Amino acid sequence: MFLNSIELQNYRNYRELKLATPNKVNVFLGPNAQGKTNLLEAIFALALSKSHRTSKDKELIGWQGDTARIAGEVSKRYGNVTLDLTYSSQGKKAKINGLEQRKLSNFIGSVNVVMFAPEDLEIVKGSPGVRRRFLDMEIGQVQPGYLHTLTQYGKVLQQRNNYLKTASPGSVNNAMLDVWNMQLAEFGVKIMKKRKHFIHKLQTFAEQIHAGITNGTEKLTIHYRPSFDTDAMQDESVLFDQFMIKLTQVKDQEIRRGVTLAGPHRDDLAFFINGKEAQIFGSQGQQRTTALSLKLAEIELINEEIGEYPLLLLDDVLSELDQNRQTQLIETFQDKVQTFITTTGLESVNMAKLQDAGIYHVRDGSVTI
Ligand SMILES: Nc1ncnc2c1ncn2[C@@H]1O[C@H](COP(=O)(O)OP(=O)(O)OP(=O)(O)O)[C@@H](O)[C@H]1O
Repeated sequence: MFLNSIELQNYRNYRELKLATPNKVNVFLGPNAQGKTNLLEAIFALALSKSHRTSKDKELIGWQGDTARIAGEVSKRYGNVTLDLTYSSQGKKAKINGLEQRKLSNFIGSVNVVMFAPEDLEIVKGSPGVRRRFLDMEIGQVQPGYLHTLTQYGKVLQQRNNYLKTASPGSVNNAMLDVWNMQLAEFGVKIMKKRKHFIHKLQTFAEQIHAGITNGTEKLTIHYRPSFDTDAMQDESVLFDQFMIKLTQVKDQEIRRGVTLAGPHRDDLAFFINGKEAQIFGSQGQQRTTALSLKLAEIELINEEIGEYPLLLLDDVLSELDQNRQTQLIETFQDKVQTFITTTGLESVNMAKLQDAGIYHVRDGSVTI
């Protein structure tokens, strides 16, 4: 897919922007704090209806007004589509080809993106929550139904946790807890199965890409670590039963601690390089390469799932990669995906390798070619 143009109104530090993006590679160049990342964030939001760096939509609204708007025209396999997203204190409104979408899930994924930013190193180095967010964002893009299940799971989890906080060992309403357990397991099983499936596919691509970047010296493997031991991923009813059994096992502990201890909200995944866990034993360079391999794998995975390559958003990352890895990155995306790069200086970008590049100067919320 290809983003032909983007339009912003009162979005972050952009009062009004209309930008044609006819090139395969688009480099946004400028000093710090001018609005380069804000531009990538807006493209990201057009794909997922939310920012990659904040969960608070109101932060996206420019200080000069009370509504922010992002619009874009995207060429896809079957034709052009216009997307329009408005944020206000009342929430967000999304339109596809001028038609307002009652469900945001119809809008999400109309354009697909893969973002690679310095903080992605945290997917390897950081806490399980970062990895779960990574999984959820990526699966949600290709399967919007997943996000709906996740929301339903979150609601049950919250109610269950609220109840556990007030319950004491002598005063447990078992009938009520059973109802929540069943709902938690019903949605939880769906989430776990989707995660398992996604990780399996990601592994296939990431292993190949990682081997390419490291000249075959490193084998990357990705392991799903659910919150309870199970090998019953294929059979939903067996997995459901195991989930229910686990909840029974941890019941007393949950009542004591006032929190739900089993379920996908406590899942994790682990990355191994040549059999050694990258989070613990990997060097900074190996961890960075792992994060890069994951992102490049996502590009292939999205193509496989939806039959079209996503847009690639590279936020200030080229300067962090050595020549070898930069070349690998550029060669991987160049022919396949339209790319948007932010940088503070062209010297950090291997321009000689880039074909069909448009360079845009970003200054204080305005863009010139
Ligand atoms: N809601 C908002 N309304 C107006 N301006 C905002 C809003 N949110 C952030 N900004 C401004 O946007 C600017 C930051 O833009 P951005 O994060 O895109 O920087 P950048 O050009 O990517 O810089 P760097 O190279 O440091 O990453 C800051 O000047 C900040 O004050």
